[in-house]
Amino acid sequence: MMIIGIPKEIKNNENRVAITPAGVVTLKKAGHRVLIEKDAGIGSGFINEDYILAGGEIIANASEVWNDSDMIMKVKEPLASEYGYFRRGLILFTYLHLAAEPALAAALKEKGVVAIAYETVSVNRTLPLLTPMSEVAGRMSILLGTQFLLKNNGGQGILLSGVPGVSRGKVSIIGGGVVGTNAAKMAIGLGADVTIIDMSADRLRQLDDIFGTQIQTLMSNPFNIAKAVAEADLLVGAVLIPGAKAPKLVTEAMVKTMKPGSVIIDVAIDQGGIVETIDKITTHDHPVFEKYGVLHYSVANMPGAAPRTSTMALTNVTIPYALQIANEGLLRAIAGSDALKSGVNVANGSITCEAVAKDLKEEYVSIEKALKQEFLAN
Ligand SMILES: NC(=O)C1=CN([C@@H]2O[C@H](COP(=O)(O)OP(=O)(O)OC[C@H]3O[C@@H](n4cnc5c(N)ncnc54)[C@H](O)[C@@H]3O)[C@@H](O)[C@H]2O)C=CC1
Ligand SMILES: CC(=O)C(=O)O
Repeated sequence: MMIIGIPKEIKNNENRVAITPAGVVTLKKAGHRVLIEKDAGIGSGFINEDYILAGGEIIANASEVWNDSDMIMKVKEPLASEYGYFRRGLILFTYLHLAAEPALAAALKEKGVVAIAYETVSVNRTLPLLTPMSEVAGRMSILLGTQFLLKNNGGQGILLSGVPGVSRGKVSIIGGGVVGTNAAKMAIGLGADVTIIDMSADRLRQLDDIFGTQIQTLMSNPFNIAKAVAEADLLVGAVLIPGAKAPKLVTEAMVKTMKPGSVIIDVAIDQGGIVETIDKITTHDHPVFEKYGVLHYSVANMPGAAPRTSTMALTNVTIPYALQIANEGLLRAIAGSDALKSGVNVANGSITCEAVAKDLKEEYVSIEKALKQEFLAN
């Protein structure tokens, strides 16, 4: 039996929660206990009674949830005020984005937490625990961009769809994975003129097969990026190198060529972002800032603004992994699952994800080596 704790999210305007009542039923049926911080689900439309009916236990404060649980499931990375709850052997299962969070990586190492990052769990070169949130954020990027392009929101005052007799707006998407594809779907739906840039020729072929002549595909290189940025009314950053810091593909000089009142939505900001002029993460309270006449949006928890949809989409994919860890115990679950193994970013004081270690300029230690004593004991 494992005790699984669900603290309330404390990041700005983060209304998602790491479990639904349906998830509680699944874990309870397998014999585990689920501790849920009071009101943790309210933002996603789940009240305390929903969790109690599902078999969960409502706990009055965060410290009890953290201290009494074997595994903590969260949505966003712990904030500094939560580092004090870390302890040796605690399993933390959440989004972490450690390449952009060195202080968090240091705290996890120092305290000996085993931290499994949703965003690096990989299956056949896909990222199943990132995909649903990328679907949400990709779709949101166009909805938000459309809003910020309106004059009263500081934009140039255009409709991406145009109207009969007036040009459509131009959307340039850099990165044609899940975020990029979902952004393209929405932008095409609105009738915008859409370009997608990716570095993978195979991916560009797939996009061409999916969207045909509804989009323009371009190979990623500085020349094509500069052109697409200069032409864009709405630019979407959607690049990912799993685990690693995002490359700064859009330079300051490129941003200066954009029309005043154009909009950049850098979805990749959670991995540091791809736009040189974005030097800070923004929040849902104050999502945009202006630089060189261009509105920059850099919220790192975009799906937090669509919590009901996002919580259900996220927990659909996380609960089976949580169940595996709870049923088999951490070591057997990791040993038997390449997916979970790829998710472990920190264990026993070492960084166990190669891309994270490289970006943090830290030593990479394989998970087998980091947990050697424990593996041998089992
Ligand atoms: N801000 C937020 O709230 C959210 C952010 N994200 C982030 O969005 C980013 C994208 O995620 P996904 O679409 O799921 O990743 P993905 O792996 O599906 O797609 C990334 C794409 O980037 C391409 N790429 C890599 N290097 C490139 C380069 N130099 N030039 C052009 N393309 C390049 C890859 O070929 C791939 O097609 C990630 O950082 C993810 O964490 C996802 C959800 C929410
Ligand atoms: C992917 C991520 O960090 C989020 O959904 O907030």
